[in-house]
Amino acid sequence: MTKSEFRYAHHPNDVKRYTTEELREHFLIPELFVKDEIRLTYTMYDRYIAGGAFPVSKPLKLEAINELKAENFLDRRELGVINVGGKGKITVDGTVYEIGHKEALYVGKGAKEVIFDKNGEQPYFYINSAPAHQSYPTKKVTKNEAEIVELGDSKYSNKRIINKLLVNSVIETCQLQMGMTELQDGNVWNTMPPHTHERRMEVYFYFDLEVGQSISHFMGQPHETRHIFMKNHQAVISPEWSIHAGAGTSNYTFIWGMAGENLDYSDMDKVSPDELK
Ligand SMILES: O=C(O)C(=O)C[C@H](O)C(=O)CO
Ligand SMILES: [Zn+2]
Repeated sequence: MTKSEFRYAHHPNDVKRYTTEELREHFLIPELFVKDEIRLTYTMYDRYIAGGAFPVSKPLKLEAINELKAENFLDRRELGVINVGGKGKITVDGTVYEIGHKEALYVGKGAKEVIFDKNGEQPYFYINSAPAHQSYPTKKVTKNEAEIVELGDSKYSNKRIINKLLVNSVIETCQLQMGMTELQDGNVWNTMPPHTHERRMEVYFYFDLEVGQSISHFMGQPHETRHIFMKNHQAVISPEWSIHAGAGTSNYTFIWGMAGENLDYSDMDKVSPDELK
């Protein structure tokens, strides 16, 4: 079963007045993995979709949700999937792709049938999707094929490895970009110094966080920030005007996904930490 929830876009001046509860209601995606369901959130930020597929007792077919008014989910969209669990498989129009832990699959516009299933282990498929104008080949991408960037320094508690998986230096996409950032032991800050990119929105999904620990995710315009405390397997929507950074009470990994005006990962408006308010 494919279920969806809808989220509007926001003006930053309105968000200034949001309570903790309202911030969470509008930006946090609290539950992505529900037994034998595909759970999606459709946002008005670049019509981006984020969610999870969690096949436990049966395979799950990706259905066209109401918001799309389409026969098939991918009639006018592209899809990116990263498995954050055990071995799984994704069947696209009859072709089976075995997708292991931290492996990704890009599915191009026009695919008619996408089915998520287990492969001897319990996968957790994290899903992102954006509107697409052209059909590019469906392709599996492993960490070995990713573009790797080492960033940060233990001195600033932000040493991390960026695995660019579904980006234009690795595969062809219309507007979707996805990757995974792994914090190194003892390092807690992601995306610090932070940035905005008015050309693109972004969604962060946190995982590999120990039970009982938490991540404070920072959002908002650089001079007007707010935080949202997040648990393992939760996602957060970052508007194009917002920074997106986080500090964990322990180690974690996260997946970033974005869409919008260009495919230039490095197109960021950086902010110095001492400029934040
Ligand atoms: O740790 C980081 O820095 C990131 O992972 C940054 C994201 O990739 C991002 O925000 C890309 O725009
Ligand atoms: Zn970003």
